[in-house]
Amino acid sequence: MAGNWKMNLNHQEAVVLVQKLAWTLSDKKHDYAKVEVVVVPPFTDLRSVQTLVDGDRLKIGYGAQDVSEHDSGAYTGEISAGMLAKLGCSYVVVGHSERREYHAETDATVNAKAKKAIAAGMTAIVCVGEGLEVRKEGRQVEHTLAQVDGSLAGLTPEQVADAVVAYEPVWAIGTGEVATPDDAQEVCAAIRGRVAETFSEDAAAKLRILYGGSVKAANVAGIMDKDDVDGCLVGGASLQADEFGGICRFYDMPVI
Ligand SMILES: O=C(CO)COP(=O)(O)O
Repeated sequence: MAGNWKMNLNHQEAVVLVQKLAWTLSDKKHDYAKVEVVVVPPFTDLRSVQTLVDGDRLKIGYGAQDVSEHDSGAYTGEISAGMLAKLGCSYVVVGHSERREYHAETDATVNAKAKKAIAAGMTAIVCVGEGLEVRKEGRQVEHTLAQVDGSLAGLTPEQVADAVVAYEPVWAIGTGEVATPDDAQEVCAAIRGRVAETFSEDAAAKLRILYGGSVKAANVAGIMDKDDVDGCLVGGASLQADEFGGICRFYDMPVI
C-alpha cells in the first residue's frame, strides 16, 4: 500500500503524519505485518522521513514522486536517482498522470526515469492509465497496454519482476469516482498478460500491480479482492493516518 502525498505537507507536517501512521500501524488488533506500507512524500520531506524511520526503526518504507532522467550536472531543479538512493528511498513513482499531463512526460521519458531508478537500486512504480475520453470509447485496455509497452521497453524480465505498475484511470483520480473492482481487474489482468507475453511468465507472476484512484478504507477490500490487484496507490486518503491505516488493514474490511 503506497501513499502518494503529491504536493502536500511540509517536512514538519510529514514527521507528524509518519508518527501518527506508525502509531496506527502498531495497533495489536490487526496484523499489519501482512502488508508492505510505503509513503511517497515531496522531495523536501524525504530527509526528515528518513531520520524518523531510521531512528525509530519504523516498518514504513518511503520513496519519491519523481526522478530525473539525467545522472547529474546542469539540470536546474532536477533530482537524481543517486540522490534519492542516498536518502534511503526504496521506491520512485514515475509517469504519474499528473506528470504526464502537466509536464508533458511521454512514455519515453517515463521509461528513461524508470531505468535510472532501477539502476540506482530502487523499485520503480510505473504509472499508467486512461483518461475519460478513452474510457468512454472503451479503449482503456489498448491505451494502457501501449503505455506499458513504452514505459517498460528495454527492461530485462528480472527488472520487470521487481518493478511495480500502478494502474490509475485518470477519471478516477481525486474525483471520488472509483473504478469498480471489475474495471480495475480488467485492465490489471491485461497488464499482467502483456508482461507475460513481452517479458516472461515469471516476471508477470512476480510483478506487483497496484490500482489507484479514489481508494478509501470503505472501498479498498472489494478492489483488493481481485486476482490481479496486488495493492493500491493512494492519494488523498493517504494524508490521514486513520484512513490510510484502514486501507492498510484491507483484509479486515468488508467487501462492498
Ligand atoms: O493519483 C493517485 C495516487 O497516485 C490517486 O489519487 P486519489 O486517491 O486522491 O484519487
